[in-house]
Amino acid sequence: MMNLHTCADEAACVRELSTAIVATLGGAISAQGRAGLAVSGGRSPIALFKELSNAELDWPRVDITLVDERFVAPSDPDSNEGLVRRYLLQGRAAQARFTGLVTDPASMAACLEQANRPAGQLTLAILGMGEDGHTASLFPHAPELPQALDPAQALRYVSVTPPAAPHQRISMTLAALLRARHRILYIGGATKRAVLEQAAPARTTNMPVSFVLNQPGAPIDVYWHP
Ligand SMILES: O=C1O[C@H](COP(=O)(O)O)[C@@H](O)[C@H](O)[C@H]1O
Repeated sequence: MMNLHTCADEAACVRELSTAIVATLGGAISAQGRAGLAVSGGRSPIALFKELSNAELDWPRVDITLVDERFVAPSDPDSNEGLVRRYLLQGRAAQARFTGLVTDPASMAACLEQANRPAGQLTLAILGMGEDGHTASLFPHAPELPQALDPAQALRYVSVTPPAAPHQRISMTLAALLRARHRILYIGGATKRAVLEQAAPARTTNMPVSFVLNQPGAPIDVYWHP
């Protein structure tokens, strides 16, 4: 179920989110010794990454990975890993341990094998959303969507072919997102708010984000700014 936080503007959302994220990760570090954070790419999280990179946190005890990735080399301008390296893994957060998803740009199979190796429970997944209703790289009408949305899916990551967006993708599966201890969806603008309103009432494969918004046992905090 979703818990909506409406912020006055992007700066207010970034401040509120940064405080909440630091508290969540800090709590996991106190309880378990380490915290696991999976972040999204795209344009939306840049200001948040900048703010977080300077936050006071025991960053050497934080394991950061990606919710999804475009199948391009990390040096490619479209790489989510590149974005995270430029904006999040800076300042204090440069001490975090980062694991990317494109570990072999020549082989999707090798990347998936690496990405699906056993790992501890994720503390927090920070999701974004496209105006087409995708989240992570769970794109509407992608041929792999049934396996990616299968609630019994044991894999954490699968390959996804977006019908109308560039690059083959590697995406966290719905089952893995729901196994994370906490989920946040961070979006901005009137168009995405309208998509959220459409997706919130019921699950539909036309808007895969609806599957993370409608899970009674796995609540999600949605942060939105105009
Ligand atoms: O392709 C992607 O898009 C979504 C949304 O991106 P934005 O630029 O509209 O914020 C993002 O959450 C995802 O990680 C990315 O791969």
